[in-house]
Amino acid sequence: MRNPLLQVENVTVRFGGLVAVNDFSLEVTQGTIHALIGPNGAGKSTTFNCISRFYQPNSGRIVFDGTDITRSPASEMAGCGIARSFQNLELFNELTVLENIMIGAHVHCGGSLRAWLQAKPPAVMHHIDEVIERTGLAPYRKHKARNLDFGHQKLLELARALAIRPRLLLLDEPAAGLRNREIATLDRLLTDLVRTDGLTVLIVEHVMQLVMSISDRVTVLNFGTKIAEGTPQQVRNDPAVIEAYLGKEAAHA
Ligand SMILES: Nc1ncnc2c1ncn2[C@@H]1O[C@H](COP(=O)(O)OP(=O)(O)OP(=O)(O)O)[C@@H](O)[C@H]1O
Repeated sequence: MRNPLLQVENVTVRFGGLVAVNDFSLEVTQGTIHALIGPNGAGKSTTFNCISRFYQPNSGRIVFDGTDITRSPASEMAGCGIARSFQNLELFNELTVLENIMIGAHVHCGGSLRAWLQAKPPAVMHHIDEVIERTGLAPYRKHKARNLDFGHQKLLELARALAIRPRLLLLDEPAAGLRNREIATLDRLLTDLVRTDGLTVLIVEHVMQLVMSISDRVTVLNFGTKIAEGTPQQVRNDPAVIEAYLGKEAAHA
């Protein structure tokens, strides 16, 4: 049994009177793809925001590779080896594909961003070239982010996260708005990154076709509470999950 790379322990998040995440625990095993799913408003993004340290949980702990990061600032996450993509694209629209990815990689290099963009250190550029190649962005290297179609913008968001050489990749709805062909590309890329490079992925996703195909394990949230966990097959057939998505009648049909 491989070690957990990420442990979320009894996390609760309240927004005023609303309990968005309720005593939630999760373990993500190193070198696996773990999906966090659930209906709208279940608390998935809130959990993600706690892990990436944008939100502070009211109680509970978040442990990454044995270190308690519950009080660490979001700005330290990339340095720890945690990268994330956002549900709404957070690209620098006026910069090129290459520049957007270089900004992702800058986190490890310190110094001024301008000097770094001009210096282009060979070792880092080699890694960036590899990321560009693997994500299929090579033909768009010099294109401004705003001129890419939506599918390539999503890939650029992923490429920028990969540029920091993360150990844990947090993906918030990477397949949202993608066409079937683009989802198949994403499926192959993520599977390859995990199987070949040993990356660990925690993915929030509504596109079940992708979740069921790539995930080693799936955790289901509803109203901030974990209602099921297991292999894609186990979760797909779980009456509590069917009820959460489709209602009581469907679960007992
Ligand atoms: N900053 C916030 N302030 C107040 N309430 C919030 C905030 N963020 C989320 N919520 C509420 O917390 C609950 C969980 O929201 P969250 O965005 O985590 O759900 P989700 O599972 O990611 O949903 P979706 O799939 O629609 O993105 C919802 O009821 C939401 O309205």
